[in-house]
Amino acid sequence: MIEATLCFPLRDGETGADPATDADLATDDETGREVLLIEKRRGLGEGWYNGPGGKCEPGETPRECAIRETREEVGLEVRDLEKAGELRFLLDGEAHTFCHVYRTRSFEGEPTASEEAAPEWVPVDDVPYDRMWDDDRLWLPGVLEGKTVAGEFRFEGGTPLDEADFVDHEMAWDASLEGDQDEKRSY
Ligand SMILES: COc1nc(N)nc2c1ncn2[C@H]1C[C@H](O)[C@@H](COP(=O)(O)OP(=O)(O)OP(=O)(O)O)O1
Repeated sequence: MIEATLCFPLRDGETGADPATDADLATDDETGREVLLIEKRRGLGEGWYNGPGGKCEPGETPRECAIRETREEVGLEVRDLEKAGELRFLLDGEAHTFCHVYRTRSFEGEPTASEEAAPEWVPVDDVPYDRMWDDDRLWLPGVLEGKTVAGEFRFEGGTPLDEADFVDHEMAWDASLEGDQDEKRSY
């Protein structure tokens, strides 16, 4: 089974309003948060949006993998990753990928495109689920709200995984994730 990671950097977004003239109109609703997504340029999920991430290398912890992949794909140095999910993807009844999901508000640098990924800050209320893996609309909204998820997602139709059909799933929120005792932060 492949062990992989996803990392979702979060920041406070722009209001879109001119603070000099529209200050009295600004509300909390207008100060939306944003998540850094990538448009995958090659490999599994090519052409779809996802978080930065990829396969773990031998000897590497998932957390180290998420940090490395985010650096390689978009040039961002992420820190203080909070474990947000553990997702098991099955293809035709066989374990295919175990994916560790992280989020963070702590990072340095400006997202920059690479051969593998084109980064984009997206309002958390406007995530393009119609251009993502079918399972994402089930678990990513909760992860972006600060919840913790454990899930199993079943695909059928043969390899590659990104051409198979998503058939069903089981999911538990506020799951305690193995091997991750990080302090919870407020998102
Ligand atoms: C099945 O549903 C999935 N949903 C989501 N959101 N993400 C998924 C799903 N299945 C796999 N993934 C993620 C896990 C990884 O982050 C990437 C795939 O990474 P890739 O195979 O491209 O791994 P890399 O190490 O970056 O690639 P190279 O071998 O080209 O270096 O998708």
